[in-house]
Amino acid sequence: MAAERQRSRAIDAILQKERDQLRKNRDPRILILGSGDSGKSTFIKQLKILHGGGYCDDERKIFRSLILENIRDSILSIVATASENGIHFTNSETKKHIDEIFAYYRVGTDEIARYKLTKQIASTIFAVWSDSEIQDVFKRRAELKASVMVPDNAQYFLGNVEKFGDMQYLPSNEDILNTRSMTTQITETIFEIEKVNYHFFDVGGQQKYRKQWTPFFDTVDSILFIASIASYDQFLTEDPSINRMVDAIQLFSEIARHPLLKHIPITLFLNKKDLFEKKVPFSDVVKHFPDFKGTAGNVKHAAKFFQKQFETECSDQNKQLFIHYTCCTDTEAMEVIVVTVIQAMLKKEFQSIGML
Ligand SMILES: Nc1nc2c(ncn2[C@@H]2O[C@H](COP(=O)(O)OP(=O)(O)OP(=O)(O)O)[C@@H](O)[C@H]2O)c(=O)[nH]1
Ligand SMILES: [Mg+2]
Repeated sequence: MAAERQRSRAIDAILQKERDQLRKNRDPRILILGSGDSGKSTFIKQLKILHGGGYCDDERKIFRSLILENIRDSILSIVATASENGIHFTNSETKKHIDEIFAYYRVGTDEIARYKLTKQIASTIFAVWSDSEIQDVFKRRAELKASVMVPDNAQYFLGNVEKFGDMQYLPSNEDILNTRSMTTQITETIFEIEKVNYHFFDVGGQQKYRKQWTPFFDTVDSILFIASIASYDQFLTEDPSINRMVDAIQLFSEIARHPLLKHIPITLFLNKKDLFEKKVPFSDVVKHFPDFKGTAGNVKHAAKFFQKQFETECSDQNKQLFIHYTCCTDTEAMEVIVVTVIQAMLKKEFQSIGML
């Protein structure tokens, strides 16, 4: 019996040595996981800006059409939310402008919205966005019923809409970071950071794309899990009956406990902290999380509460968990975080096998 145990331990040791050897001979691999719309692809864009040579003019031009789509989706979703909730606008100019916007997006529909935004329609959209009743709809969007959710980048693009009316305008880094386009396929991007080539895998976070993730678990060195902390009052695009934060915590739990990821460290970004700080004062946490005992409107209490929820799901003492509050659209803040994260999440792992 003892001999058998000894043999089994010896085999384990050989296998571990082989795995370590394999790691030693290849670049580190980081899998970026999390629910849809949490900021995974935005983090990759940020890495491209910080460590991948940035965006050339041709690439910037390509983002223009996506921005125009995001503008259209933003304004139409807010107007639709108002209409679904029986909210009528008192300002007759606003009513006229909304009719103009509908007419604009109706003619030739997508073609126009995708490739053109006239100066005139841009200022009409801006006028509607500036209306105090529209602003009120936007602020109360979480409590109003809506068949189409107002996107998180609505404030950014509608507040800046007039500059996109100029066809010559080339999108800035900030514009690019604020665009939204759902990921459907896993993509691998390599960035050289402090002389090491890191392979980042960006996945689609919506439910139907999650089955693509598992084949990558075998060979990954570290997990970066991104959750939107601002999502506590939102529902999944793919299933409006599920609260986004509940989904993120459950998903995190599955990842933290997954047998194939047993010794894999996790870095957790509690992302969109800028939106979180703005919404907590008027979107009550307790309405969506009845267990919340903190003071209503207190950002720190709310942040602590959500952080605890994630920590509880990763209670294994042998598992490393690093948590950061982030704003993935903020290049300056992310520059510091990227280096900290890279060093912390891979140092221990690779130190033990003599790679760093
Ligand atoms: N204000 C703000 N917006 C953010 C932040 N991080 C991401 N966003 C925006 O949130 C939206 C969704 O981000 P993505 O990076 O596309 O989300 P994703 O996790 O890749 O989503 P899927 O591809 O569907 O899994 C985009 O419009 C981003 O600009 C943040 O920290 N603050
Ligand atoms: Mg994505």
